[in-house]
Amino acid sequence: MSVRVVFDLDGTLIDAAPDIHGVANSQLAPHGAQITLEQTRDLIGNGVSVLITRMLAAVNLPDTLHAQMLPAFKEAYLTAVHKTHPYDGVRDTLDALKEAGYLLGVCTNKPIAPTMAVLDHLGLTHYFDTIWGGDTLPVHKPDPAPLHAAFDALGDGPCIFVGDSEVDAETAQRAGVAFLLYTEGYRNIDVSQIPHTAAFNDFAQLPALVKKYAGLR
Ligand SMILES: O=C(O)COP(=O)(O)O
Ligand SMILES: [Mg+2]
Repeated sequence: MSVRVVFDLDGTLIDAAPDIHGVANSQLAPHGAQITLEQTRDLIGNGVSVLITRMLAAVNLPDTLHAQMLPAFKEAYLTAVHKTHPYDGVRDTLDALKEAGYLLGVCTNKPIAPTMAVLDHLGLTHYFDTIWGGDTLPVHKPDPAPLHAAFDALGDGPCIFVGDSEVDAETAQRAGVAFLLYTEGYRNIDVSQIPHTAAFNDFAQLPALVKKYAGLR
C-alpha cells in the first residue's frame, strides 16, 4: 500500500500557456485573428475541443470553423513544447515524493499525444507510474472516471489529487478524494470559490501537505 498522488498537468506541473498561445495564433492567423497570452490562459482546462470553441468565441469567428480546426490544432500541439516549463520547484518536489515511496500519476484534459510529447521533452515522464490524457477515455474531467482510473492503476492507499482549476476541484469532489489546489495556475475564479482540502503557491510546500492529508505523521 502506497500513498497515491495524481497531478493535473497544464497550470499545475507545467506552464504550457505560451506554447498553446502559439498554436492558437497559428490557427487563427489565416482568418485574420489573434489572441493574447492572457486570453489563452482562460481557454485552458477543459480539453482541446472546448479550448477551440472558446478561442473562436473570443475572436468572434463562427463555430463552424471548429471541425476543420480541431485536427490541425492537435497536429500543431504535438510539437508545441519549446516554450513550456515546469513551475518552480516541480522537479525537486517530484524527486522528494518519489524518494518518500509515493506512487505518482497524471490526469489531464490535454490529449494524450501532446501530453506525452511535452513530458518527454521536459524529461518528466519517468516520474509517473500512470498517465491519463483527455482522450484516453471517452469522458474527461470533471467526469471522475479518468481520475478513478489513474488512482486504480496505482493500486491501494490514500489518494491525493493536485490541480489548479475549478474543473480539477469538481473532479476531486465527484471522485471523493482530497484536493490540493495550486494557486499559481490558470484558475479564473477566486481561490475561496474553489472547494479544496488545502491550497499552496509554492511546490516546496507540497511534500508536507501530501504527508498531512495522506494521514501520515
Ligand atoms: O485543457 C487542457 O487541454 C489541459 O488542461 P489540464 O492539464 O489543466 O487538464
Ligand atoms: Mg490545469
